[in-house]
Amino acid sequence: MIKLYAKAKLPTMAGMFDIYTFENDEHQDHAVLVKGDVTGKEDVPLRIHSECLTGDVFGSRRCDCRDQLIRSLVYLGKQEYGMLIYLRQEGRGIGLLNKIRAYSLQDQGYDTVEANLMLGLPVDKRDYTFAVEVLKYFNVKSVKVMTNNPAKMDFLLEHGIRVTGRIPVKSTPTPYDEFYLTTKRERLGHQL
Ligand SMILES: Nc1nc2c(ncn2[C@@H]2O[C@H](COP(=O)(O)OP(=O)(O)OP(=O)(O)O)[C@@H](O)[C@H]2O)c(=O)[nH]1
Repeated sequence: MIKLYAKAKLPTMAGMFDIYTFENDEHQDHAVLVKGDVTGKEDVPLRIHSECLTGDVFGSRRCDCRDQLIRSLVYLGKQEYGMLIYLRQEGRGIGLLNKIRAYSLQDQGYDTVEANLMLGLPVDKRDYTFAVEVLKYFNVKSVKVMTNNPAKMDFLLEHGIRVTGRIPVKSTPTPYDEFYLTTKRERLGHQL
């Protein structure tokens, strides 16, 4: 069971949230944004977002990460309650250094799956255990997951979380991320 470390108000561009950090977070840097009171609630809208420095912070168009992050925040900001769990697992868990190596291969024409494999790295090394612990901490009864990635929903279901729906997080494709989005759909099973 995770333990609360600190909680504070976080006024954002999408309205007022509370930000939580937890003691048992081995990275010490995951963040949980909560809108309203989610304790004991059913059908809690939930975004589990994996860190993408290039997209989330720099606005890179190579991926749809920032678009999804902003859309999720804006959506959650309009709800009575909801959560965004921001996991610091950059590059689908391979880290920034390796992600940029993978980008370099993608610049040569390989897709995002091939690039990871050529580097001897897993295609998706992410772990959502922390998110499961957070949901249990808040005694959330069931969630509606904001994602296009069925693997994320499967993970929650396999770890005892009741998933009552999926909220698609559509982004607007650009010439820069079209190939990436096609690869996500065709090779990673995303429902785009
Ligand atoms: N290794 C690698 N990671 C990437 C690449 N592009 C984006 N990422 C990372 O992918 C993660 C986001 O994963 P996505 O597959 O875009 O989306 P998802 O989280 O699985 O699914 P959604 O819930 O629909 O957003 C972030 O950690 C990004 O840093 C890439 O080309 N290579």
